[in-house]
Amino acid sequence: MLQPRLSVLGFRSPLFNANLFPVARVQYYSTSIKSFQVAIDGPAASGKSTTARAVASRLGFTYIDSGAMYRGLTLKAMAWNLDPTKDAQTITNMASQTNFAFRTPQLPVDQLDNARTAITHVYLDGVDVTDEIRLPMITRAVAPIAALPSVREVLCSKQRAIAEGKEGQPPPEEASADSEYAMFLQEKIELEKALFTATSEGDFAQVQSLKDQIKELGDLCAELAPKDVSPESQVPSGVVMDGRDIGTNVLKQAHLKIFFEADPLVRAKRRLEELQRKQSKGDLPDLETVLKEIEARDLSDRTREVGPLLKADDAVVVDSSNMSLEDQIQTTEDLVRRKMKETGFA
Ligand SMILES: Nc1ncnc2c1ncn2[C@@H]1O[C@H](COP(=O)(O)OP(=O)(O)O)[C@@H](O)[C@H]1O
Ligand SMILES: Nc1ccn([C@H]2C[C@H](O)[C@@H](COP(=O)(O)OP(=O)(O)O)O2)c(=O)n1
Repeated sequence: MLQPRLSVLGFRSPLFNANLFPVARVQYYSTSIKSFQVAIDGPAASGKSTTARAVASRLGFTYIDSGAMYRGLTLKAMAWNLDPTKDAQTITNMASQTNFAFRTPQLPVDQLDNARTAITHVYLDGVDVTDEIRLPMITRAVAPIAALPSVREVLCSKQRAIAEGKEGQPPPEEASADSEYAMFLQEKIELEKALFTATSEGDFAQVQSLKDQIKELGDLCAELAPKDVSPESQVPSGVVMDGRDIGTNVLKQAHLKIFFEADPLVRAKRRLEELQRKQSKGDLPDLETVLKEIEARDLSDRTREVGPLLKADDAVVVDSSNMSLEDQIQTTEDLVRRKMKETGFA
């Protein structure tokens, strides 16, 4: 029996409690595409997520951050002390039973500062894990999990389902949280955050009490969850998904595929500037370290056997080494608008 050494963030949710061990069920979805699909791939810090989010926001499209799903799964696997070299099947089952969802708050995206600082909230089983999945320990641990073929099969299938609006609905926003369901869900999320703290502090009496309360609230939420939402009404008008294998595998039939390139040193400088914006100077790595990390991740992303980082034959290459972020966003938006006209979407 698998005993979680560290239990954090929603592992007692009804979805997660269902069964940890059955063989993963992989669902495939119809290839009739109803919304306009944009696939963006490229190496780390090439500007994928910032550009994809801004363009999606300008066009009223849904933004799907596939890397966040690999990061989220890594968070769960680490919490259960699972080892990708020994526990691939359990991690795969975990992937298939996790509900991944995103919410990108709408901001005036013509303001570049908003494009730079906007965040997409990432939910695992309704729990907001936006900050946790960006922790350095997750960045270091994600590659071996993202390299597991069975995990990729499940997550790629989920990415297609989210693109088609069949999965990935975020929990109700706090502002509109006036239903009983939303109130209980919010309370559960708060308790799960408290569980994360209690677990990391080793307060095991508190951990047990919180787990019991979370289980009760989880059961209540499962009963009260809205069940009559028509999947048809959730099909987005368009989606922008970014990652490493979106054009080559996940959305092979995307209307537009873009591959971002940028010189490794330029990418390292951008990543360092981002870290400077986010954290205090004392904890900052130097440029050489960031560059080495980027090059190591490039190598593992490009050389893994399944779903490697690859340009699709029909992808448009945008090298942003000498482009400002504004130019990169505008170039991408222009490409999307042109392709929408050509394909009769606009
Ligand atoms: N063309 C650009 N010029 C300057 N900064 C950029 C450019 N593209 C991205 N950035 C910045 O570089 C950092 C990494 O970009 P990000 O979108 O997170 O990359 P990725 O999703 O490919 O890892 C972010 O801080 C972003 O604001
Ligand atoms: N479609 C994808 C997306 C990300 N991955 C892997 C590659 C990265 O090591 C991790 C995290 O991806 P993410 O895009 O969040 O990482 P960076 O923003 O580039 O630091 O997941 C993948 O294998 N396939």
